[in-house]
Amino acid sequence: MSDSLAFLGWSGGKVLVGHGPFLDVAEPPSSGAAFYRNEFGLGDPKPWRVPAEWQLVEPAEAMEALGSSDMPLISWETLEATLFAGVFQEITTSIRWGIFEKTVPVVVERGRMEGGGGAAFARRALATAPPLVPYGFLDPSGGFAGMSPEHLLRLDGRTLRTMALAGTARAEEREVLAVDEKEIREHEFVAQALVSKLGDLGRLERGAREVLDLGPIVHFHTPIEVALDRDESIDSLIRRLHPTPALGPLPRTHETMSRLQTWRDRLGAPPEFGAPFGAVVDGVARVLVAIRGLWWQGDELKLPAGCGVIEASRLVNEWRELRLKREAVKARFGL
Ligand SMILES: C=C(O[C@@H]1C=C(C(=O)O)C=C[C@H]1O)C(=O)O
Repeated sequence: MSDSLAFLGWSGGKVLVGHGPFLDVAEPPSSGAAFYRNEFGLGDPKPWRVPAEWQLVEPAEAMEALGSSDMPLISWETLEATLFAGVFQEITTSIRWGIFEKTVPVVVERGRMEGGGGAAFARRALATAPPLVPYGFLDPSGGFAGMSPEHLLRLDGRTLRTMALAGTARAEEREVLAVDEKEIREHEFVAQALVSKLGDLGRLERGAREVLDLGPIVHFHTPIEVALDRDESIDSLIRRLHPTPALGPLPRTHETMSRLQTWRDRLGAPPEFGAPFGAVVDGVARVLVAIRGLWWQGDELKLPAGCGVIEASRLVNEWRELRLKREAVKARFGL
């Protein structure tokens, strides 16, 4: 056994826990369990990680197995708006030139930890309740852990489920979100992109747009389900869907992806932030979008957050939305 560990909230209130060492492979196994971990650009040729041991357990049991280390003390650095303002300006220019309709820059708040955090963060993540789903990957040098509200996909046989999750407000602004044209437009970019990416795979049903409550923060949510005409591989579905315009550019081309990657790198986004993170158990797959989490390496901590930018977006509002998302993550981790 090694000290590496992965976990993912599963169906029936269980959590899938995998213990390393992990064997990295290109294809998911047809039986048993494997985790899917990749970077935002999906550049890893072997994204499936087969654990030496795995269990589907109650979250409390998984938390207990992580021990009882204290939460670390964190000194956060002040986040400067200058770098983001520069990127925002470049994005609005690109939108005006017609290169993008929408893209999603990522801002990173940094901190320094006193007293290692990995296991304590993972325990916190596991304490979450639906619709948030706990996820994480830890080894002795670093890792990430979070509670994501967003599924990239769930695949069981020929039933594919996904969602558009975009458009954000504070809980107190729930009523005004429901009629906010800019937020509706931002959401519809995502929902319609999903419908057009999946429409040729089978019979697609788009549910109604509704407001999803996540405590201090609310989002527009549209469920989408496809009865697939034929068996589809999980990897090809991930590639078809990721990144949706909730995290990626619209239109999604080699050029728009590489521009987004440059902005993400400049602002210091961790490679797996916003990437698919998931698992397969006996052929059933659940893949999240890795957001609302903490990333650490040694004593360095990162808290990334992204925001959808469209023509109608304004810098101050986006900056406020990024703070809202980070504060929600801090609150969930008790930081
Ligand atoms: C990028 C994030 O969230 C995504 C972006 C959203 C938006 O722009 O409204 C909403 C939910 C997520 O799809 C994040 O939490 O960092």
